[in-house]
Amino acid sequence: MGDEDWEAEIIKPHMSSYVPVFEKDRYSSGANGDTFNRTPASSSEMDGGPSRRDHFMRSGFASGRSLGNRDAGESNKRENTTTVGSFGAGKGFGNRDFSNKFEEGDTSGFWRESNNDCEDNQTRNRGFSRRGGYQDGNDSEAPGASRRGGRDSKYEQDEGTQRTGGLFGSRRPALSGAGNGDTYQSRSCSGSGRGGYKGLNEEVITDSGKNTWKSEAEGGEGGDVQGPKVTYIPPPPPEDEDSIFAHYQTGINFDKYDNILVEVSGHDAPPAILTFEEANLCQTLNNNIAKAGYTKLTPVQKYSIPIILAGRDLMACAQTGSGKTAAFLLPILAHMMRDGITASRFKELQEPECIIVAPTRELINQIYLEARKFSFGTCVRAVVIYGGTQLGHSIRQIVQGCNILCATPGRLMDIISKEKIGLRQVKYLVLDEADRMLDMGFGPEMKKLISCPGMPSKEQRQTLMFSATFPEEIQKLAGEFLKSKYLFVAVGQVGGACRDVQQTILQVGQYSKREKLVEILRNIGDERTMVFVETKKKADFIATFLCQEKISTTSIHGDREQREREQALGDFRCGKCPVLVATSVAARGLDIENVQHVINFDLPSAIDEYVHRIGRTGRCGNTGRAVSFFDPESDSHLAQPLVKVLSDAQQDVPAWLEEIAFSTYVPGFSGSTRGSVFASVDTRKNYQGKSTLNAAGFSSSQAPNPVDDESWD
Ligand SMILES: Nc1ncnc2c1ncn2[C@@H]1O[C@H](COP(=O)(O)OP(=O)(O)OP(=O)(O)O)[C@@H](O)[C@H]1O
Repeated sequence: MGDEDWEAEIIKPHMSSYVPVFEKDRYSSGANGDTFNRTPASSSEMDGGPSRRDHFMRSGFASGRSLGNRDAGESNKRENTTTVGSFGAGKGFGNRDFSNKFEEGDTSGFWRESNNDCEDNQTRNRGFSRRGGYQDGNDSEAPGASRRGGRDSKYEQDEGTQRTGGLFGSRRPALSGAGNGDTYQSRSCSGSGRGGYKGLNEEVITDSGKNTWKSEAEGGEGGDVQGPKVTYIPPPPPEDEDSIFAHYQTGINFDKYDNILVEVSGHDAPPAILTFEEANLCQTLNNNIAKAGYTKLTPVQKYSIPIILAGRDLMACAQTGSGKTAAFLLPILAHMMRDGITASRFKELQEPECIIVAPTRELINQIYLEARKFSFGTCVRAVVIYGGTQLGHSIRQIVQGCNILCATPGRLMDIISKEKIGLRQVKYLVLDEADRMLDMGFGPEMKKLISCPGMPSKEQRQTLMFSATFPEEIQKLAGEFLKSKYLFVAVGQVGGACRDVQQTILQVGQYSKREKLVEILRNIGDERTMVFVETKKKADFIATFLCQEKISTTSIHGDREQREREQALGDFRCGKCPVLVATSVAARGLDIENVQHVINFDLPSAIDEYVHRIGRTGRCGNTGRAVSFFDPESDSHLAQPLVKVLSDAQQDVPAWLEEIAFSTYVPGFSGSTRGSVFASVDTRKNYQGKSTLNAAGFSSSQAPNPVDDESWD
């Protein structure tokens, strides 16, 4: 596709953005209007037989997977197996012996599944080689998969499990409405809803090959993969002031933020501020802060705002949900206002002053909404662009004017290659979830970004990195992006879990997980719950299973089209679907009101991912609960880091977990499973000027009420 061929995207017909609807009548086998709890009429139906498969194909579940007889493991134990019809043709899970993995019959190998469900480039980079070559029945190509490879293989078997009942106490019974012909439940039941384009390679297929940034992963993939063009145009966010400033309440533990220890390292760090007034922001910004309901700074804001206002580079690590987004947006906006930024106008080539990158589409969209909120009433224009949406739409947004560009890496590089964005004016480069942005998935893309023609050198721009986790080796990589005298702010334990989240680890064997999940969800009632699983397939499977169990569920993962992902998030946010089954694509950054529970149906392979996942609850001083199913067969490598994270957060550590940790003891271990360690501090060896303060700005020795970990919760 030529440079300007994005226009063609606009006029070409939309390929596949159908949101699947499970039609109740087609599945009703009983008279009660129950949508999902079906007993298959025949084995052919169990196999995803013709009628059902046909239906799903017509319904747009077209990329070829069948969940027919997905309950295989249970099926030889229970007569009345619930089934959901096929999710399309091609890949079949149908009627498998449960000793097999999910078996794929996809002869094209085109939509090869990755275990590692990350966003845009991450998936592209890692996943490319997988796409070309299908390995029959083997879903373990993703990094780390070999370790976990056995998990699916016995997916449906049962095994001895320690159970803990009534974990959350008794709440409401299963979802009201479910099973009463609640078509919403039917509609929102996950399914993969593929129907075609994977939504990960859109930049590739719209590119002519001119894009020099895509040589490794994308270029190769682009050469092999031709998919339909992405035509999805996300609906514009609401424009009314109430919606822009809608926010949720801080929680009972918000004030306890003041007690947490903060360590600032690096030369000549400016002092922390204690109030918004001390930041000396302009009136419009102050108004916006007030309208957003912010009255008090969080620790990361107290330290980061003056550092950024002083023009310093920053690496900041603070626990999930503690306000890192405003910590970088507010001082950047303040600078822009102070510098007398002029309204950007329609131009074919826009030159934003600020670029913010984040690893997932939903997260970057959220950051954009925050930028829009805080810049309300100013002439600063924020724009968001991300994969899975029509490229032409992204370009149209940009050419109208762009001061702050919020982007996922793949789409950003694409737009730069199309010369719609020039980098000469960039003064601020922000990497949110910076450890992810610098790891092997996105790191190469980020390096390309900073060496793009026109991008000011690190001496000429201000680079800001934020995350809740910063493994040591990532900190080392970050040096390439930051001025040598960058400051490092650590709020609490670097990489530590938020202490407002009550963590519970249950020993649950692979084949008892679903039963346990249903038990927990029934106790929870309709409180919002995110259920994390390790693979995209399993996300589909578990979401479908929960729908069958009459628990209104939706799902989000990298194989769903962007429209479906946004719909799923919307349904979850507004409470229509109180359960969201997700892969790691939703682990970081998402700030959703009232998520009271996180369930790790599968534990992630790395402990930092665990910290981010459970951080979807217990945000902004609110409390939350996280339950994780620990399968000793596959999760033993996590025992040691889990014990550390639990004890650092002053959570109960089960004796059995300590035993496993002891038996799998790795000398020298201090936190992560990536061969890295959780740095407890700045990993630079020779910095000076380190000071440990509590968040109220007192050094720990002078603090009127010295605090330590104990006082945190
Ligand atoms: N000073 C404040 N007062 C009140 N609410 C705040 C304040 N700062 C941030 N918030 C709110 O707290 C929530 C969490 O903030 P944010 O998403 O920036 O957290 P985060 O630290 O980036 O989390 P994560 O590590 O998960 O990305 C948001 O709803 C945000 O609006």
